Amino acid sequence: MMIRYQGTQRHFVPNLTIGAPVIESLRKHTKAYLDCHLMVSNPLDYVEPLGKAGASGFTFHIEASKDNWKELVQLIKSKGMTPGVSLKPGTPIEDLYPLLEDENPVELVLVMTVEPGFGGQKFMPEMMDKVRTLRKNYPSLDIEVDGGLGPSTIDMAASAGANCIVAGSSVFGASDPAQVISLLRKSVEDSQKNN
Ligand SMILES: O=C(CO)[C@H](O)[C@H](O)COP(=O)(O)O
Repeated sequence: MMIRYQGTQRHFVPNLTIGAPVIESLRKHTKAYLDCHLMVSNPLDYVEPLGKAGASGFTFHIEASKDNWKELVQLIKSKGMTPGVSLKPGTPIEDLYPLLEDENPVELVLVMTVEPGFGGQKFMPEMMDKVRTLRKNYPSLDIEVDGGLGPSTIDMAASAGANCIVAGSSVFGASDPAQVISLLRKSVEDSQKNN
């Protein structure tokens, strides 16, 4: 089980949420993997505070980090977090290859299946080509998908090769959230068994 923080300060996306204090509060009560997706234009500024607060994973956007991803990855690792990179629907996966092929590579790719910023949007099935290509080229990479995931879309993502699923509305809007989580998990596990 993973708990997810989404940071959106500094206008990479239009809405604003909260930061390291939330992670710090959560960390006092759980040993869970705290996965942080930084939808910000200045991710470097958040590495130190999130590391101190107890974050487990730190995923930045390639669109905001074209010039300093090497420095970012190094700093994220030095603070004991797992480095991940995310890409918006319009960004080609080729932009990520240098980060995956580097001697100090990112360890997770987050493929956005909606435009980042808001929950409750419609899943974009055409993003599955990115997931398939990544899975083919990087069999052991953690591939995360975010946006519109739920019982009706999970099989598309799982069979394409996604193994980390971000789900908001489908879980929090369900009468039985635990049942939805089990269903999402089962779909991923079944796909992994078949591949
Ligand atoms: O915030 C988001 C995009 O930035 C996500 O889409 C959100 O966290 C997941 O929500 P939902 O499952 O409702 O699409």
